[in-house]
Amino acid sequence: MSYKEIYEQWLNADLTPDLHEELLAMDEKTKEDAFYTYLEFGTAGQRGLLGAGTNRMNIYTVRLTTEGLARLMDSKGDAKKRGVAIAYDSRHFSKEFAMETATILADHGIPSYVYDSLRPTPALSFTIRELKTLTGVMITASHNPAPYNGYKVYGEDGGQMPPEDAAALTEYIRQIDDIFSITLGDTDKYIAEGMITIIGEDIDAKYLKNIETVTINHELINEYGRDLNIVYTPLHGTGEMLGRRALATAGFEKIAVVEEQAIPDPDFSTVKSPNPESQAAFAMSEELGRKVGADMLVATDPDADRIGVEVRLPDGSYQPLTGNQIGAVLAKYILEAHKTAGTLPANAAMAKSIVSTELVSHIAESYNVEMFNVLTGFKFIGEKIHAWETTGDHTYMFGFEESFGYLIKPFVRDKDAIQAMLLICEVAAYYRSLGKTLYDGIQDIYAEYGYFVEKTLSVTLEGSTGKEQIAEIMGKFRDNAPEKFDGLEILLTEDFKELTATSHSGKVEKLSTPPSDVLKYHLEDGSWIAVRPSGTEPKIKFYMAAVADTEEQAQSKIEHFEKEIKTFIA
Ligand SMILES: O=P(O)(O)OC[C@H]1O[C@H](O)[C@H](O)[C@@H](O)[C@@H]1O
Repeated sequence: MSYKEIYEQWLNADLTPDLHEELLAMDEKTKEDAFYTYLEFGTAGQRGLLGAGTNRMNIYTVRLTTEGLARLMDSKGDAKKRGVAIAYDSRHFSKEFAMETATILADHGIPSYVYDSLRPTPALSFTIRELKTLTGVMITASHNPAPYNGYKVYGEDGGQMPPEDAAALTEYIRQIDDIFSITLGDTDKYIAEGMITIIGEDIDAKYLKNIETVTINHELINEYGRDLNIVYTPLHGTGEMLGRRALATAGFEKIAVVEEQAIPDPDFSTVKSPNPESQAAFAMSEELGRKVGADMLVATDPDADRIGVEVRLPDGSYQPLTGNQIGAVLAKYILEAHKTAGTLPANAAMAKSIVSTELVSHIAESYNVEMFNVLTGFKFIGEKIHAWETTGDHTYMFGFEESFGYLIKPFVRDKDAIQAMLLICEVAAYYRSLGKTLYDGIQDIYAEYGYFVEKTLSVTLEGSTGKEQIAEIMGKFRDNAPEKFDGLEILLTEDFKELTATSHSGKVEKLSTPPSDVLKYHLEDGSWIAVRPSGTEPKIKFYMAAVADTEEQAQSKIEHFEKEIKTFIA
């Protein structure tokens, strides 16, 4: 059916009045964008603008996805009785979508455990493992702006569904002919019957107990962490539920919270975008930081799976750390602390995405720790942890992505900003014990391992036209890539869609990851460039990573890479 026909179908359906109104007000371009496709499972579940349409997040598309999920679970026989854990963030309709999900599952005889109020994504992952449910659902659009929401699906290990399972779920969703044929039972009745169980404080207490295992050196925190001056902002999201308590329990006592941003707010009124990747999200933290003389500022995104950090420089200004820098200081500290304590296992391993800094691979190597590279999406790191746990081949030490996601202890199987917040504060306490700041710590790491400077250029291209433009750019790189970047030879080209690694001499080897639309160019000096469409936002991303002996040289390479990429795609 064409988008126009589907639009007509929605127009004639018995929609909620707000969505019906929205349909009537749509211009042709909006109609096309809202109906040309269905929401797909991308890097981290389904994500889309809230509103009317098949390509939007609304109660009908949530029902559709849940009906597919329920049918998939039906196919698993009695295992479905283990049920589904459900959590949601502070966004518009998050709670409503969570309750719709629970009700449709109950219609299929599938029990669910739904949080009484908003909770972080890592808490959901923990809950699946704790309650031994078969599946989990998190209603969130993570760090996206307020007009978005999303639906993340988890497997029984607490990790986000890998692509094969997402494909199976998509098949079940596609078999549903009529989105409006999905009817709902009585939610209150299901709650009274115990088919839907409301959960809360009990599980929080268990999560917080596990959180105590994240910090490594308690004496150090006692001595240097107690009066470490920290500003924390949950950016109007779920971090507030557990973040403050976790910090206090770990022994960090001097915490000033940005109170205006501790209020859950679906509009994220005090920020343009609740994304700790962007310095703009730190404006109020910086202000409070200057007032209280904070050593560091920490922000968690609305579902508290990502963390951003700023450090005070000697001149009193605040310097944001990149996702890669945070990853590097955390990794270095974990390995050094365990080595010193004699607790670094012989089969220790770490995992990171292929678009994250190689600096951490060098750090791992210097401790004889193996590093595994996976595609973008924390689900792939979750998969590694699961495999290592099953075979016993490796002991998980740390996993991270440049996109500000970190996991220290595997009692959670998705990135966990609460864990990361505790450990980054411990790392700051460690550098404090040496008379240094976190920022000095990063400089020390560069001095030891060489200068690694990374930059991501994201170009937003929206709607169906944007999707075509992104495909065109990917095609251009694939068919006719530049021969050099900043005069540096490309030694190896990896195409994760074709699953080929082609060397300079033309020799082709096979890649073993699942197929994914990513191209990565490895240059002769260890620098690299990667290109991929984002799987969470309407963007194409260019990752540039330069290695050099000095920061200036590395910066200059990045500038050249950026200029050349811009010219190439112009
Ligand atoms: O680059 P994208 O596909 O937009 O993904 C960027 C990030 O988005 C989410 O936070 C995912 O959970 C991460 O695993 C991913 O790295």
